[in-house]
Amino acid sequence: MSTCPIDDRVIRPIRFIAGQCQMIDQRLLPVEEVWLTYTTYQEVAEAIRTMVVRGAPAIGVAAAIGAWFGARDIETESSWDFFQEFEKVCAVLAATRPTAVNLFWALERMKHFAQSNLDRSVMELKIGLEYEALAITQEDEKINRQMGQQGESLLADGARVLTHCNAGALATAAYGTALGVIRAAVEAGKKISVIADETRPFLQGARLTAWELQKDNIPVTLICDNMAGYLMSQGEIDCVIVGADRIAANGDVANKIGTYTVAVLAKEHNIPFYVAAPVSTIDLSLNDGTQIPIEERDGREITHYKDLQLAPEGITVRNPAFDVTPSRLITAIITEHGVISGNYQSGLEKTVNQR
Ligand SMILES: CSC[C@@H](O)[C@@H](O)C(=O)COP(=O)(O)O
Repeated sequence: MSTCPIDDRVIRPIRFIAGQCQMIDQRLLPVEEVWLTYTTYQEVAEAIRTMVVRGAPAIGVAAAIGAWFGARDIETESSWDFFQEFEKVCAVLAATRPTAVNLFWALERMKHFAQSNLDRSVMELKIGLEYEALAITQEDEKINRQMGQQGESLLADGARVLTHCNAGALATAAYGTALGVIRAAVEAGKKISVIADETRPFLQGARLTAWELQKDNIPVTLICDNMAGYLMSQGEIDCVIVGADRIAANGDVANKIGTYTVAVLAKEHNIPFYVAAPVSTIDLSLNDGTQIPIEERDGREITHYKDLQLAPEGITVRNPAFDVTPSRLITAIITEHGVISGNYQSGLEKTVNQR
């Protein structure tokens, strides 16, 4: 791993060029903008696990690139042996984070390509996998722009929009999901202002959403997570829009911890609650949100901020990184293929099968 100079004109957190992958270290934003260079699948797995790269679509993109690094380094002449080794590479990448289904979706797509082309030479498989990883990266930006077009009409001119965590360019290849819808509304000429929850404990709202919206000159006001209810009660929030890490077949949505609280508050105040996510986030194999695996992270994220101790030594801590918002609290789910509301089960099935 090494560092390289930054390009701060367009927010694309992952660059896949010349057989290398460069990722902006999201743990250091907004204070430092440091790019790290990766060339092996083990390094990419570590970057996903330690949240150098985070956000559901972005970790799918990173995993696909990591899988290609692994493929590139497999030394065998036999396509079958190659595939056996490639499955082991994908298993290492899959073991990094459990909740965002985009990670598994991207790895399945890479494995599917290899498995359905076992009649080709190992060299051809390696070239094909590089193209597949590149396609996953490029398609993500296109999908987010389509999602923005599908969802922007839900945001009225002058809307004050609350968002939680970071579902922006940094969480994707570019443009973002929830923030992509906001960007599309701004590009359509609307005056939109954003209220960003800071999103304890990893502070994706304070560090990342605030950083990227400020960079794009979209008005943003930062609040602590526990202020959302007060602002809603004062009529200062017109709608909520968030991203998703996994959507079950019945429309239940796993997203960053605290999303469920915001959805309950929005219901109480009759404020529309929207979810923006690509089709790759929909997991029809799970009937409902109770089946979504929820990542528990190190308690140190709560007891400390970097090296600063915030809580008593030895305190018992829970740190679930995601929660599940039941579909009954969701006004609509925005995908690249359209906006779903009402009967999520049939709407999601139709949307997935439209691919
Ligand atoms: C477009 S990203 C949607 C979600 O992935 C995002 O809201 C989120 O929960 C990210 O969690 P993180 O733990 O930062 O990977």
